[in-house]
Amino acid sequence: MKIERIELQQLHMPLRFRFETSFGYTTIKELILVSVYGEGEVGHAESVAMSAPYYSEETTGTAWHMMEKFMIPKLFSSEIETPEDVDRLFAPIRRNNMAKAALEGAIWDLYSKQKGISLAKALGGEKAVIDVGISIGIEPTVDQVLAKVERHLSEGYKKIKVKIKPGFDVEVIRAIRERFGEGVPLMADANSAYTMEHLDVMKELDQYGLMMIEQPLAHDDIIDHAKLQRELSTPICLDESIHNVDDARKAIELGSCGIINIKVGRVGGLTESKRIHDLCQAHGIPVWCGGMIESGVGRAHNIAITSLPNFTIPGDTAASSRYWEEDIVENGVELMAPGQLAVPDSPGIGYTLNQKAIGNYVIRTENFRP
Ligand SMILES: O=C(O)CCC(=O)C1=CC=C[C@@H](O)[C@@H]1C(=O)O
Ligand SMILES: [Mg+2]
Repeated sequence: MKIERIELQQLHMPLRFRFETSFGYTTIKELILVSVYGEGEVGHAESVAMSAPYYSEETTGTAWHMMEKFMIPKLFSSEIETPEDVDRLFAPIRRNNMAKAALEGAIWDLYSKQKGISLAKALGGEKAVIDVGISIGIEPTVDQVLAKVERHLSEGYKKIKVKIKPGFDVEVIRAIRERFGEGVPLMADANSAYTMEHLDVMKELDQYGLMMIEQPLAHDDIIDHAKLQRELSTPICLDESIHNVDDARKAIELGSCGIINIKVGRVGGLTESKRIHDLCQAHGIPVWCGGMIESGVGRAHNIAITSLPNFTIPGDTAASSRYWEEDIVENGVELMAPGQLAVPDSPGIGYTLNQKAIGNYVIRTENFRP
């Protein structure tokens, strides 16, 4: 694969609503749109790093710096035959996974287009349709969470994730169960807001038949999560703690979790996502695709990876129109049926960029050539 040009565009996309988690809130999503040009085709992906280092250590600024100063020069000075070569090329660079994933994902899209196959097929996925869920942030009141749950259940979403934090947890979960019953596929995401001191709260949550409790403890822990998992019947799902397939192997060996949330950006790309998927499949650990409030480009990548067979739990890949007045892909990523998205079978990610929308959001563009 001959790479002729790489374009980085920093976009600021205003959200339709304020999205709050235990570590803060977002009203404007920053992202870096990466476009890799070669042999008449162009591949696209996005860096999901956020504007501040509160989900992980990466930010838009660190991702741009790492791509510009280290990763793009490596790509221009190396032979890339397949996207897996990118994963090997970037291995000596420590962490900075979201920057790696953005370039690697764009090259996966470019590769798929050059081969004339969908990204899903290039990854080995066979699903034509995926079930999806939705992630609801922390709201000022429980009633406001209930109103969002009601709306999104009416849209058919197959999993309802609510954010929790100390002081906003048992009450909101109990209210959802009382209002909507035991049948709602419900989970809670704590984003590392708790410690083992909160064991009583975790045991209370354990009585509500949750599908999982996501990342209750420290963002870089698998030891205490194993101790907590032994105390709960509800599966723990790890998100922030899992940066690569070795973390996943160790967490499975220790019994730290029963489910893993795969985020392509967090683990450094689609190749590593496949490795984690395959490892979890071999150990009977179901996975699902987490979200990072992506534009339609990132959503398209999430749809493609979710087409793999062990993605058996609906992911956080909700429709574009939930987040954006205008997405940066034509027509946005929209439900084809209640709680379901189609897996594109056209070459690559299967979505065309909306250049007018990009022009409205872009605040910085740079092109790099060998
Ligand atoms: O993209 C979506 O709709 C899901 C967003 C979401 O739940 C998250 C995004 C980024 C960090 C966290 O706040 C949270 C998560 O941990 O999954
Ligand atoms: Mg999470």
